Amino acid sequence: MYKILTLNNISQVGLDRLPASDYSVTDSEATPDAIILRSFKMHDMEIPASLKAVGRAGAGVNNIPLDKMSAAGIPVFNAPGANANAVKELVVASLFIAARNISEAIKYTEGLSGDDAELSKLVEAGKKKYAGFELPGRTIGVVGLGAIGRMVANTCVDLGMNVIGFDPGLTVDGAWQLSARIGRAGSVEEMLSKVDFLTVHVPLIDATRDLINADNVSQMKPTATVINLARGGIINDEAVCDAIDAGKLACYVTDFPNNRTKQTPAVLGLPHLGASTGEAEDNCAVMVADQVREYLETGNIVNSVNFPNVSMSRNTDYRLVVCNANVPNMVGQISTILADANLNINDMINQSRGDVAYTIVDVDSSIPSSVIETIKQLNGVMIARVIQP
Ligand SMILES: NC(=O)c1ccc[n+]([C@@H]2O[C@H](COP(=O)([O-])OP(=O)(O)OC[C@H]3O[C@@H](n4cnc5c(N)ncnc54)[C@H](O)[C@@H]3O)[C@@H](O)[C@H]2O)c1
Ligand SMILES: O=C(O)[C@H](O)COP(=O)(O)O
Repeated sequence: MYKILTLNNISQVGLDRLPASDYSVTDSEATPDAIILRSFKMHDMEIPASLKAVGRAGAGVNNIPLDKMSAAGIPVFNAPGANANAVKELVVASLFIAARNISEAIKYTEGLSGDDAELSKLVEAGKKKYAGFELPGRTIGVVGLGAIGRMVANTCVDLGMNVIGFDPGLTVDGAWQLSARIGRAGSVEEMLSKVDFLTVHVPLIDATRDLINADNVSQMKPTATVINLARGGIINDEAVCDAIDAGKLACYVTDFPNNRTKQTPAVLGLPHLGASTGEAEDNCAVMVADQVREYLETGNIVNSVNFPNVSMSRNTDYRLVVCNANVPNMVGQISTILADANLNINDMINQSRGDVAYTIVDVDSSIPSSVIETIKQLNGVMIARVIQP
């Protein structure tokens, strides 16, 4: 029986992928084989010695101590693209809300009182304050052209907007999925003076912290809107709010409000709603539950953010997986231990990513526990385990 600890509410549609005959899933498991979570912050958590895998039912993994997990030989999985449409739709909603002053206009009508004739008069009298603009012909800068950024950029093209994208890590596959009408910027700064909207879709890492800051926000048009449905910290909130207060920026839509953003009326704060649709929650939970199950039951790694992706179809009933430091002669030493135990290798795969290397070996006969113990003693080995058929 595999034990799964959930640290957030996870869609039941996803958890149903873990059959009750083989999996116990609770929110209070002391010795879990795997953790499935959403935005729970794991940084201060004591990592159980039993833990073999972490599944993030979503995209961002800045809530998980990846270095600590890699050092312990624990792969972290996420759900690339599974909530991208939900975020894209909220970005598109944000464009309309900002362009048509919808939030302020709703507040205005909510504050009206009187009989119907008086209300009608006030409606007509007030509307000129909320006149907005249309999107065709306006320019949007999209920072980060991954799963979400690409969808946002293509949809904005369909809305008739001019789109400029920036992503130094854009993949060839990613580029193929982008409309040919999207312009390319060489830096964030290059797009700032041109855009009516700037939207960010990058992970929160050192390179993306304070991407918009006190130094570069002044290059933006005073009529421009910044949208941050990615992570708090990517936009320097102080700088953006100061710019709005000084009349140098029009609006800021953020999924990560704080006490500074709450002080500025032109900030539209959302309670981290980007991925909060039933569809996205189901998609993310299904994807990570499948990946965690695949890892626990076969040792195969799909969509890990800290381990290489490694899959080998099973050739025998006797499978061993090893995670070790990515240094020379590890495979040689593992093979020698297997040979010394008279275990014939039927098939084998070894891949590395950064400091981590991962090996799957199928052998022709049963693997004694003493062999696993000997492999675990090798310098640099983090985990070695037999995967039962
Ligand atoms: N608000 C929400 O609920 C919500 C939902 C989903 C994702 N997110 C956030 O959005 C982020 C992006 O999600 P995704 O699914 O598109 O991820 P993704 O991995 O598919 O795309 C991220 C892209 O950012 C690019 N990038 C990295 N550093 C960059 C830099 N310095 N400048 C420009 N581009 C850079 C990468 O090359 C990649 O193409 C996530 O990491 C997460 O933090 C938020
Ligand atoms: O990175 C993500 O996928 C989003 O921020 C979603 O977070 P949530 O699962 O806590 O809604």
